[in-house]
Amino acid sequence: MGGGWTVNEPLLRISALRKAYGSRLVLRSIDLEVAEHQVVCLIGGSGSGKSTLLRCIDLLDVVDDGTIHLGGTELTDPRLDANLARRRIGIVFQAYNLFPHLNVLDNITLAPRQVHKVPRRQAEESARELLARLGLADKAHDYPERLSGGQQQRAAIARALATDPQVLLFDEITSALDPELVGEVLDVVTDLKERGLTILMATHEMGFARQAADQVCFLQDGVIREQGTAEQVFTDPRHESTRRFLSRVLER
Ligand SMILES: Nc1ncnc2c1ncn2[C@@H]1O[C@H](COP(=O)(O)OP(=O)(O)OP(=O)(O)O)[C@@H](O)[C@H]1O
Repeated sequence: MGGGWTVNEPLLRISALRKAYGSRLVLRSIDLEVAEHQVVCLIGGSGSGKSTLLRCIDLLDVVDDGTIHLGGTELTDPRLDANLARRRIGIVFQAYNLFPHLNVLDNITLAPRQVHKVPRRQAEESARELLARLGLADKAHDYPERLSGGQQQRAAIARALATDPQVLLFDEITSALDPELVGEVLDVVTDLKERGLTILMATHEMGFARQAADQVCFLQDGVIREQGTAEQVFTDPRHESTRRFLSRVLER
């Protein structure tokens, strides 16, 4: 592990990543780099492999081949303690993944207190700061079921932030929301970008990707067909498959 880590290295580096479920090859040979403070959006049709890629990075799925480096650490090193490594990553899924039996404050302080051994007072103080920043200051003692979908996703983002991760992975975090709630969650992502967080997100929100992403990756059948700045991919896609995908989703 480690070694060769210089300030010029991207924060997250994925090389020749391959993942199959049984005989179905889902990620073929993924190369992707995310620099510190960048927002990278993964776009692509249903089943193209976006979620699988994020799950591999968070070590929820075991890769078949290739490497993932975060900072100086190879996450794919079989000797690595996955639970330790995962603490450096914050992930939020499409479906609200708050613990239903805990109020918002306890959801957010759970990992800092139990995993990072942060004293309760300190964990709660930090959680309240996060809640205030995400517009949820008055929701600390509410249970998830009392929150709207947008509020639940914002609380889930607060929970992901509570352990101060090096990188945030967002897996279609607005896909399950009513359309009128999408904006409030994307505004939070924009705020995190402005604060310099590093974010890799799978999204179907093309307008957001175009406006907020530093890099956009178009996935198709487990391959990155095209990668470039948002401006380049959206205004001048190099590949016919990107062009077809964009014209299909943008005309909806
Ligand atoms: N646990 C699993 N076992 C078997 N096949 C799986 C599993 N998870 C995903 N797949 C398959 O892998 C392929 C890629 O799925 P994935 O969820 O990564 O796509 P996606 O791009 O995120 O799609 P969507 O935009 O619909 O969420 C799909 O064909 C899916 O059916």
